[in-house]
Amino acid sequence: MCRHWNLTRFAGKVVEGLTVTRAMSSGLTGVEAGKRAAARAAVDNHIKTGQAVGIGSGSTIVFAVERIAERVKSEKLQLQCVPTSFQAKQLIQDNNLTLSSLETCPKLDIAIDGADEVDDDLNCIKGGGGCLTQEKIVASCAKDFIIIADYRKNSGSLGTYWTKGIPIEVIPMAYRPVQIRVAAELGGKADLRMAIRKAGPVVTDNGNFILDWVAPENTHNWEVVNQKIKMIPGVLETGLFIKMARVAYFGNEDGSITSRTPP
Ligand SMILES: O=C(CO)[C@H](O)[C@H](O)COP(=O)(O)O
Repeated sequence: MCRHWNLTRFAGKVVEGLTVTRAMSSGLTGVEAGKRAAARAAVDNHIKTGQAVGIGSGSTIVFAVERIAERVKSEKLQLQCVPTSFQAKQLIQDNNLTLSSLETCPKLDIAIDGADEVDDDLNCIKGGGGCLTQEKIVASCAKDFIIIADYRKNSGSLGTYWTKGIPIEVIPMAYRPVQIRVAAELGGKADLRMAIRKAGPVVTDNGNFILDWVAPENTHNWEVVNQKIKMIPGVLETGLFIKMARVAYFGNEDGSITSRTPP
């Protein structure tokens, strides 16, 4: 189901109107305005006092955490926040939110996170920022997994706009055999993600490497593909989030929001 809220309709509800007003008065334009609008709408529509909340990683989640912090202050919300990365942990702490963990809160009410691409069924590619494993664990512990993204991520099928490949987190000593097996069993090419401003590969928060697998163009059954990759020894997790998201909010350049639920 697809809903497109234009500014007028969005401003029709008090909370949503606030979101739009602030998005417009933030001075942000284009993609950044879209990220902010999507993040604020998700927080305003889904966060309630008493919840345990999974906090995603990336640039869009920054706007969500800012909005959560505003609401905690103004509405005295009681929340437990569980991070999906080192970045998310810092965001929670920097915004004076209550930092928790899956040890203390193994069952979450909600998890909010960004995505690199989202298809018609709300299957996602995630891991552009290398945090896919903890993101998937946290999302799997949440009753509702909510995606926030700008309009560039709103796609009919995976691999259309996100052409950097499917991130795969691998145990370092296995990276080469996994590269070879992925290419042999599924085609395409899996490149070791290299660091910028550090010699050598990207090292994840879990001390592992990332392969970015560019799939052959005729790849469609992502659920089967995900299962096949996960069966290769040395693979920790993939950035394919299949049938996990309950709703996705996409912020458009004009500050409006398109929300989608699975068909
Ligand atoms: O999966 C992720 C990190 O591993 C991010 O959520 C994803 O890359 C989207 O990031 P952004 O909000 O910066 O577009």
